[in-house]
Amino acid sequence: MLSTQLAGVDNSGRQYIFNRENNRNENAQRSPNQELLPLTAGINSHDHLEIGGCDVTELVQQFGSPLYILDEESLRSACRQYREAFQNYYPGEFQVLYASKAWSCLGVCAIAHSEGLGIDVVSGGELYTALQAGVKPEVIYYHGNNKSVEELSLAIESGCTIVVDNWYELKNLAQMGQGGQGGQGGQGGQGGTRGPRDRREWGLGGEGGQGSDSQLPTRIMLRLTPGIDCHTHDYIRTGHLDSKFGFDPDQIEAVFAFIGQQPNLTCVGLHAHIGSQIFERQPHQDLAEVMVQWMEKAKSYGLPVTELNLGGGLGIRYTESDDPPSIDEWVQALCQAVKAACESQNLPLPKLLCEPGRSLIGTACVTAYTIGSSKTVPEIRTYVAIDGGMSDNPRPITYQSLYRAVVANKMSAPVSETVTIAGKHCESGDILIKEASLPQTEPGDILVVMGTGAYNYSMASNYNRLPRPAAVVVANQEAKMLLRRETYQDLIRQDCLPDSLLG
Ligand SMILES: Cc1ncc(COP(=O)(O)O)c(C=O)c1O
Ligand SMILES: N[C@@H](CCCC[NH3+])C(=O)O
Repeated sequence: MLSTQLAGVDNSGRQYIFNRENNRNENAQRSPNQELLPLTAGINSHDHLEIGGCDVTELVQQFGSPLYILDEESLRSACRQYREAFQNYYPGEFQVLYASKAWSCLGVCAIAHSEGLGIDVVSGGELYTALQAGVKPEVIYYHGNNKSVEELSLAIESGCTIVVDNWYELKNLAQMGQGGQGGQGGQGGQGGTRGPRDRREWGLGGEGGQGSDSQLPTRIMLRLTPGIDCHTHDYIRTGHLDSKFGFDPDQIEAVFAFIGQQPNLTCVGLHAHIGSQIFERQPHQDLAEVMVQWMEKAKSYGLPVTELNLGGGLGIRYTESDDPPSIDEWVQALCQAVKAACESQNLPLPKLLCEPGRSLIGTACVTAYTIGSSKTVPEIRTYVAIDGGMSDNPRPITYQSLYRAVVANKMSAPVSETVTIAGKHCESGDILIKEASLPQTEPGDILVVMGTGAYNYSMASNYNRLPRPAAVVVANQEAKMLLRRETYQDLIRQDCLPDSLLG
């Protein structure tokens, strides 16, 4: 098994990849978000990378390439660490949600739910996935800045909590009443639902919802834009004032007053999310203080607010220089800030929620690719091409994100070159890693890119008509299919070819 080392090259020039220097205490709990590789990563007697006891090169032989490999233990451990930290630091009720936008599929939702997590969804599709995975609607929270009437209607019927983002949505919900009727801007501008056939498809039955009691008002929370800044990429900051999400501070009191008049809505709490891949703790501590003040104000309008959701955002280690706090440290900071703010306002502790995505699943997964062609531009660089790219990992081209990689079939080979890992798309910017330090590579080698669990599969596309790769979940030397590889038939499944187009 691997010891705890940093990424890079060791004294003997070998690939030298693993994990956090200050985790040298064998008994210390390793926080998955601080590791480069999944917790169960190791090197086996063939000098191959193994994860969950499975040889990565054998997984590629069996399931094909590229392949997402999810380590069940890392995901479960991250879920448990969140819950244990709340148990240790928060004397009130709490609920951890998995932000399924990071990777929404049946298997991942089912694992998170089985560890006691609820699910944050942001579209009808994510809601459908969570429900189909068996997640109880009581622990599903539905976000989004432009939910359609059709989506709202299905959400009401499912019985989940709706996190209301803006006036348009609030007024639609107020009009919709029970059973999802009414509202502006539904299909064809008519409003209303998609009809009973679709409700049955959702497992909601013909009448009423699986989780909703038609006599009860719809449970909502309000998303506020707290005006708190944090240091992360501009595209993934959401809590600053110039954000498309949430009610601005100057609207909030009018919103509270409006909700107080709506018999079919009950506002159970407030929500804010300030951004993603954050390494500082202070912004969330400031957020806690601001939000507790808004809780007090909501109560003064007679709203029965008892829940406070402070979003997600804890960062992960993509490269050796990333240094995020552990899950335990982050939760502790959050809980202490909420407790202190409540004490100073003389408020009872709210039910505290958070909704991490990346820090639960990001480092639990790697992507294995097969190396193919290469090209050396003298005195400039060597491109080494793999059989995937921006379609299975759009983060480098979208956010200039950095990744690290190893060659899974040559784990102890000396690092001898710095190359540029290129994808196979018809796009010059399709570069996964600009400078990768690797041993000598050759066609057929298996390149493993680390930290691909979050916002990879969920943001994957079929650009250039590449089928999406398969994903497996590994544990105890066994690999199980999580997502089947798309086929060429899948690629044309939605295509229509009207007769008139045929010559
Ligand atoms: C509303 C909301 N909640 C939760 C998350 C999850 O964030 P992260 O994956 O950084 O934990 C996001 C993404 O930024 C989000 O927009
Ligand atoms: N997709 C972003 C994170 C956005 C989170 C959702 N608000 C990323 O890959 O880093």
